[in-house]
Amino acid sequence: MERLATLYIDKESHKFSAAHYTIFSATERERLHGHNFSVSAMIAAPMGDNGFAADYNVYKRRIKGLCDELDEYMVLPGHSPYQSVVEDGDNYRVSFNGEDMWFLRSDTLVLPIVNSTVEEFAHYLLRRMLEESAGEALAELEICVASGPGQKGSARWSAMDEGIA
Ligand SMILES: Nc1nc2c(c(=O)[nH]1)N=C([C@H](O)[C@H](O)COP(=O)(O)OP(=O)(O)OP(=O)(O)O)CN2
Repeated sequence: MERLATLYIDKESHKFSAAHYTIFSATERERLHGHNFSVSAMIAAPMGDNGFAADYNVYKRRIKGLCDELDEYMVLPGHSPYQSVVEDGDNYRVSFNGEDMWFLRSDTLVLPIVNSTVEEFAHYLLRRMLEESAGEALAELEICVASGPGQKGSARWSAMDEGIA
């Protein structure tokens, strides 16, 4: 029977500062504010003959790289059903509930997510990690994103069902 091992990566340096607002409905959203989001991971992989399952330094580098991509940006969901994001010169014009907001494009990331929530960030980062880990012998991968102490969301992939939860 194959032996699996689980690695946990929870580093203080795996974080990104981002501005966002959560959208609750077509008419209700938070005010613009920021968080120091932190990212951790659980990786399950088969044990190798050499006594390790996967080199966690490889995954640490990937997580750090993804955090750096998001660091110090205004993060907008590109797939929200409630707001539109349109390029307008150097800015993005964002329309929500009859109001327009402009954000400098160079300060802003429009991500393929439906809301700027910890769970959507977790799903986005999970997809990116799976892309970067393609072809590797992983059994499970879970990414957890916290917006502060005691509040976090996660997304999990399993090779058993090839599903994302
Ligand atoms: N399911 C989710 N619900 C909420 C999310 C989220 O990402 N997923 N995010 C928010 C807010 O953006 C954010 O968490 C603000 O939280 P808030 O509690 O108002 O402020 P703090 O982070 O400072 O937490 P304190 O408990 O007040 O210290 C809301 N819901």
